[in-house]
Formats: sequence, structure tokens, C-alpha cells
Amino acid sequence: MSQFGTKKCRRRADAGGLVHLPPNSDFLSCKELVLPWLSPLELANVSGTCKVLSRACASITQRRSLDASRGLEKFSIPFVNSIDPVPYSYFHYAPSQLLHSLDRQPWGSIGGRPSLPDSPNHLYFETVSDSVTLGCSCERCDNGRSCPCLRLDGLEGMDAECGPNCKCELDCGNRLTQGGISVKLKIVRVAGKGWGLFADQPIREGQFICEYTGELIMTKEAQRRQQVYDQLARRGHFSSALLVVREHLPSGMACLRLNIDATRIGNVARFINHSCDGGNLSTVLIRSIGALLPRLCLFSSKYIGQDEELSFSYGESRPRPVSDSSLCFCGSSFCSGSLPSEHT
Ligand SMILES: C[S@@+](CC[C@H](N)C(=O)[O-])C[C@H]1O[C@@H](n2cnc3c(N)ncnc32)[C@H](O)[C@@H]1O
Repeated sequence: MSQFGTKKCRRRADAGGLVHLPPNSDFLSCKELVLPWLSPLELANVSGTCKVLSRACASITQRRSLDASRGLEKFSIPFVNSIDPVPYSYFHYAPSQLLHSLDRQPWGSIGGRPSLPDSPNHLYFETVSDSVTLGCSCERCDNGRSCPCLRLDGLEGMDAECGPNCKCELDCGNRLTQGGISVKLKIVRVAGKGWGLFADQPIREGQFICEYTGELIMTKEAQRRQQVYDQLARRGHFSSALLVVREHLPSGMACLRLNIDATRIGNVARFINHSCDGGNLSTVLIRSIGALLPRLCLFSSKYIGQDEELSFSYGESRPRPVSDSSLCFCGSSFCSGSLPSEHT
């Protein structure tokens, strides 16, 4: 029997043999449940088995390229590639910071938004307000009078929002950065830089764009991963998204170091490229009252036009051995020629 183009599908059994699947087999009828869980390599393997699965896999690939956020943001965030055949970048989507890893996440299923994990480390918020105020004005918080966000002792000069300790809910005006992304964005393939994040609408100055989410990891683990990423980058096409943020606390005596690794798990912020002139985004560490750690949030630092690339400075470029993976293509007149050695 011919193995391709027939009405039957074949699948490699664990023992290494081939199992023939009739078109109405249980596996084929539940392909839509199984395929969205597969990685691109696994999809490619399944796709090679027969026409029915090849079509199903192609449709999963198309759905994936239509929305990087897997339905977890308000707007779809498509991949756009007119320079090579890569349809999308595969990673696990995290709308908010993660203190632990995800093993698997479905992506590409038909219709319906995925249900969101219900764990204390996943804080997903449904609504967003555009105004920033210090102290909230919710009736639940007695018009702000009893809201803990007004007691900002020790946090003076820092950007604070209502958080887990406040009585107000997600529609509170002082939770600007907790409602996910509220501007239209797209991820575009750029020569020399891999993917980049672009505006898909005009964005006014000072607008909240997104949080930089990923796995929060210890410094030793961050250093270990960075070495692995550097080796992979030297060998070929590999982009890491491990960001190290240092915050000098008001006492001046201590410095907080956050290692956010969005390489495997993160949101669209992992696609923002470096610009030596500081780009068009500014980074702000925001504390939610009652939350232990601040969150790194990105705001537009100037007006950004439709189709303009979003960028910020990863940090100062320090002299280091030049390799293909360290060359900077930001194109600004201040370009130093090489990427900062650590994303700070
Ligand atoms: C946070 S990721 C940004 C998204 C990345 N371009 C991708 O395709 O996934 C950081 C990586 O992007 C690439 N990159 C960022 N800014 C760049 C620039 N100005 N020039 C060249 N490559 C850049 C480098 O490979 C860097 O390690």
C-alpha cells in the first residue's frame, strides 16, 4: 500500500513499526485535541505521515502564526514574515511573571480562549484602565481612604500600584499595568535581527505597552543559562531573552537583581530588540502593594507610528570579542556596532 496520499494514515508505533489508521480512527477524530500540544518538530513529524494529518498540521501552523499570545491577550498578535519561510517562533506564553516553569501548553486549537491556570503565581487580569492615580478611588476601598496603596512608606519615589493587599478589584484605576496588553502589536521578521516587535497602530507617548514576563530565576541559574545561550548563539541562529535588571533601593545600601528569562516562557516583550540610542520605550519597575517583587514594565517614551519597530536599550555595550551573534543592527546613528554583553 502506498504510504502517502492514500485515504489511510500511518503512525509510527513505540516498537518502531507502522500502524495504519483508517480515516475514522479515534486518533484522527481527536487530532484537534492532540496536535495543539505538539512542538514544531513534533508537528513536522506528524505532518509527514499522511495528507489528512499534513492538512491538520498546516492549519495549526497557520493559527499559531496568527496569534503569538495563544488567545491570552485582548488582541491577536500575529507573526509577519516576508523574508524567509519561518512561520512563527515557538515559546510558552506567559501574560504575567512566573516563578516556576511550564512543561506544556496547547497552541493552535480551534476557537475558544484557553482556560487560564489558577495558581497564586499566575495573576491574570481581565480589565485595564488608562489612567494612573496614586491611591485608588474605589468604593470598596472607601474612596481610597482605606486602601493600602495610600500607605507607601518606604516606597517613596517608586512606582506603586494596587495589589493583592488592596480591597479594590481589577477595574481599579491604579492597576494600569495589570490588565495585559491594550495596544495592537505584531511580530515582524527583520533582516539581521530575527523577530522584532512592531506597533500595529499609532501609540501616543507615555502609553503602557507590556510587562517583560518570563521565568524569574536565581542569579547562579541565570549565569548558567547565559553561558549555554552564548554557546548556542555562537553556533548559529539562536536568540536568548534573558534580561537582568538591577535596582538600587532607596537606602543606597542594597541592590535588587532580577533575572527574567523569557527565552522559553514569556510574552511579546521577548521580541523587543535593542537600540543603541535608547529606542522608543522606557522601562519602569512597578510594585504592586503586597507583592514581594517589582515587575518590569515598558512604556512608550515618544510617539510611535503605525508599523514602527519598538525597541529599548539593553544596556551599555562593553568591549568583547566580536562574533556574528554580537553584532548590532539597530541602525541608529549612535550604534556602537555590538550588542550589550548582558541585557541589563
Ligand atoms: C530579547 S531577544 C529579541 C528578539 C529576537 N530578535 C528574536 O528573534 O527572538 C534578543 C536577541 O535578539 C537579537 N537582537 C536584539 N537586538 C538586536 C540588534 N539591535 N541587532 C541585532 N540583533 C539583535 C539578538 O540575537 C539578541 O540576543
